[in-house]
Amino acid sequence: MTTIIDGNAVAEEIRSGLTDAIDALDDAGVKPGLATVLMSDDPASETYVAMKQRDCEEVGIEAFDHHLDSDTPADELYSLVDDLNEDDDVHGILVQMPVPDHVDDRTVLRRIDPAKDVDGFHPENVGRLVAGDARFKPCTPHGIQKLLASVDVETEGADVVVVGRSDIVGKPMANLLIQKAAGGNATVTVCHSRTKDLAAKTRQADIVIAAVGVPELVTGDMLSEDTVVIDVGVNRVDADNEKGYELVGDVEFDSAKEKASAITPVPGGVGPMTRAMLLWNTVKAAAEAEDVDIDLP
Ligand SMILES: Nc1nc(=O)c2c([nH]1)NC[C@@H]1CN(c3ccc(C(=O)N[C@@H](CCC(=O)O)C(=O)O)cc3)C=[N+]21
Repeated sequence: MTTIIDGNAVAEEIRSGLTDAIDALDDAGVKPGLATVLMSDDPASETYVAMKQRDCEEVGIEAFDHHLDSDTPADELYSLVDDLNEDDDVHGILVQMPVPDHVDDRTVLRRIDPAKDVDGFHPENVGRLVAGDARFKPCTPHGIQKLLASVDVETEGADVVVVGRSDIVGKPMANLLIQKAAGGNATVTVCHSRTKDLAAKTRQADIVIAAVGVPELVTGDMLSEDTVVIDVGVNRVDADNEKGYELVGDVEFDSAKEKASAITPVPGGVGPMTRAMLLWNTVKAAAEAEDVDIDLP
């Protein structure tokens, strides 16, 4: 029997655990605040940001929403970030990626106060994570750690293959997994577009984490029996339905399910966890900024 890992259910548990921490903040007169900045008219980005705002409302985080037209001069984005850095009601800042080509994303990420960098993308926070002293774990890798724990999958001593080397998923995921400090203790192989024989690598894995953004790249024949499969892909592919698209992962679900001992679906797997861990980081940021002791789920 293959376990289908229910990301919506685990995310709901995280959110309900967070409400205790948010109550404790409330007792101290603190309401956590998250500012989202969307500089794009891409419908997928708009959907994600809208979902994040709804999540905030549900748990009692104040959402401050900023939408800039995609032709706004870069300086206006930078000065908005400066203002948010100065705003004491804002504990977390998320600039939705990707930003338009005329904006340098590295400049934006460096501009965010590292103490408010709830994505964990600022170089100071990347450095701390690599050094084994993470302040904010990036939301997707952190969510994947929680998903694995929810089904009692141990990473210690496991052979893990991470497919994808992005700054926001592959690299931080691999880093957390090799670390003793972060509870990983796994043997990690990071694969990417120049990997010679991907299937040979994935076939020797106990856990495969697919985060490349290529629809259904990982298929069942590339997996051994009883592999744990985590699918990070959220690819919109054209479909004959009223939306005009459907969401497809980086894993071919039906064939992979036949081999896997546990697998995350798309949608309803990693995506909801990414959003839940954003709330988690925001609550942590608020507690640290306001010097309140809380327990996090
Ligand atoms: N600064 C920044 N931080 C991010 O964390 C960030 C970003 N930029 N840019 C884009 C990616 C993508 N991302 C997703 C989060 C949740 C879902 C999610 O909740 N997906 C739902 C379905 C969503 C739908 O229905 O379209 C699911 O998988 O069940 C998807 C994708 C965060 N990202």
